[in-house]
Amino acid sequence: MTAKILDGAALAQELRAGFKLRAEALAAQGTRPGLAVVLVGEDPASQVYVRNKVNACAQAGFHSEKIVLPVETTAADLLERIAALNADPAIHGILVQLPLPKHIDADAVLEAIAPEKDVDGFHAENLGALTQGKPRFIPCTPHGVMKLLEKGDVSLKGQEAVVIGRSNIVGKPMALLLLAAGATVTVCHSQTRDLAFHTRRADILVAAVGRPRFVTGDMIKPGAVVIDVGINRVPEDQPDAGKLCGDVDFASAREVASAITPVPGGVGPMTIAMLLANTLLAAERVAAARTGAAS
Ligand SMILES: Nc1nc2c(c(=O)[nH]1)N[C@@H](CN(C=O)c1ccc(C(=O)N[C@@H](CCC(=O)O)C(=O)O)cc1)CN2
Repeated sequence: MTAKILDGAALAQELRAGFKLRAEALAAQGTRPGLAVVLVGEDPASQVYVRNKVNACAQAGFHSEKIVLPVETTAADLLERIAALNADPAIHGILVQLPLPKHIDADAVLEAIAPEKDVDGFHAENLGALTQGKPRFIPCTPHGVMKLLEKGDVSLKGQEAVVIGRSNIVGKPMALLLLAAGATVTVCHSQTRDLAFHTRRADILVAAVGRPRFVTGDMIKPGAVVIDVGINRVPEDQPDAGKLCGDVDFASAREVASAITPVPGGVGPMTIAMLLANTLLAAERVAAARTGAAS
């Protein structure tokens, strides 16, 4: 079997074209969606993601502000910046690029973002709402995965879903969304015994481990749908060293799976598309509140 490719780059483009139309309609009523992206330090990958987010905003007709702070920025300085963005009416969404430098408590920073501007969906209030099945903002990467599954006509009700990874950004919200869609969900992590026992039972396998080509074809159930959330560099001792790769060994996995996301071009572009979706939603809510309309 050679798996069908779940093309995130194409779906993201399609969605972004729709967001542009919605943004134009909103701007015509006096509200231009606005996103602030805050980057602390000079991590090269984060610089790429932030640049891509700002470019995506420009293409969709959103206002955006890129705030780049030196690595030695203190938590107090960063919190002051966030307070100013919370109060800025031109900004509907605030995103602090992760990871932050080690001397800054990321949880405290994420909690300082006004929940109604938390377009990452990482604030405890928003993660709590998601847990209760009443999401305000769905975290971008898992949201993008759900859109890819929907586009690929992957049915989830009663299916066995296995998520490898338990981060607040991907693993936990991913598990909640799959659960809400009717899947039976297992979350595996670094302390899971016999990981392959679990992965081989998965009808839908989501890999968010952060280890290059970690999930190999022999760990996958024939016909499973494989979602690769990883973005890694191929290690020096492997073919294509230095290139981007996922957490899944694409070459062996595609021979076993029925559908698979590539890296690059799979989940990554969907993360940025869903950030635009959340920012638009935040702006639409503000506009609706101003005009007294329900949202
Ligand atoms: N505040 C946040 N920080 C981080 C998040 C997040 O959702 N919010 N997620 C990741 C990184 N990330 C977004 O910030 C992200 C990663 C990858 C891509 C992407 O489009 N990848 C491309 C390849 C890009 C490249 O050339 O490197 C692909 O997969 O095709 C977008 C966003 C951690 N931090």
